[in-house]
Amino acid sequence: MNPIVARSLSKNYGRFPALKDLDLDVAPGEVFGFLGPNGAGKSTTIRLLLGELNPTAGSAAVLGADPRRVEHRRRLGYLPADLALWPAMTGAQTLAFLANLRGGLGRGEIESLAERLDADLTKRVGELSSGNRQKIGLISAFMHRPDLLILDEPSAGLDPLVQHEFWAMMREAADEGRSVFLSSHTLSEVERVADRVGIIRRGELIAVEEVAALRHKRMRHLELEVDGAITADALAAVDGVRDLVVMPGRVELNFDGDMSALLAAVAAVATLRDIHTSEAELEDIFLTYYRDES
Ligand SMILES: Nc1ncnc2c1ncn2[C@@H]1O[C@H](COP(=O)(O)OP(=O)(O)OP(=O)(O)O)[C@@H](O)[C@H]1O
Repeated sequence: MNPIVARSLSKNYGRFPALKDLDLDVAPGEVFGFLGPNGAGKSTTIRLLLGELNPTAGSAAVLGADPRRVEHRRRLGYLPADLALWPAMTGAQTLAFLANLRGGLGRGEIESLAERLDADLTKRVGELSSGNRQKIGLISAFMHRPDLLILDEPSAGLDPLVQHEFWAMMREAADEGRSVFLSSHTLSEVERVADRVGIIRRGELIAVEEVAALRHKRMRHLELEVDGAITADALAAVDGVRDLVVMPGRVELNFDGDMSALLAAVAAVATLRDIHTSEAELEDIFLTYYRDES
């Protein structure tokens, strides 16, 4: 049974369609990255999956049940984007309280997570920096070893070391057959931890890709130094040329076509002095998706 199943899931706020006809399956043992720019509909989707919002149309099943059913909450770990905790309670008190609500859990679990994330559980939550508060939220999402983790922009404010530990925690959960649904607007994070990535834009899921396949498709970024009158037209006609910038003596572009065709097009109009290639940022690939769809 897939822990997340959505069919034509849709949500309008008044007449504004924030989510349109979402079809989605997240498999057991999978980390699914849900990627999109601000306002794309990520939080709306997550709140539908949690039963906090009712769909305008369509349906979702989370851990095999209607998201509005409370019983399966114990098997779910959730980190909201706007985490609200009780400012006067310490981290330890907060987590003990939340653990009790879920019927209790081994104390060792909280302590080992706190150690991994370098979280201070002795301070009042209201006195913590936002990144340190986020750690408390992450511990509360992971501490009962849920079958499904739903995390809304979880890395906000975490420093790089902690971020790595958190990525490892997600990977371990998945390796144990549990699932993670991770929303993010940074591709580099999703690329590191996710098995598949779904891209959402203006309420529509516009692509779902295996991360490995995305890497395979990855574009090169090229910088060419040339002598001669090179024009954008001469290169734009070559298949696979994107983001072309032509300057006097220099051309920059992203490219996923046949390199010899490109070099022939350059050689036809100019002399190539030097060439520098690097991997295009995955961000660029996604921006390309966004552009192509708009
Ligand atoms: N309660 C609401 N009433 C009206 N419009 C809303 C409401 N909540 C969200 N929206 C709108 O729905 C769209 C999707 O919002 P959502 O919060 O789901 O996006 P998001 O992808 O999570 O964005 P971000 O990355 O900025 O958190 C936005 O245009 C937002 O303005």
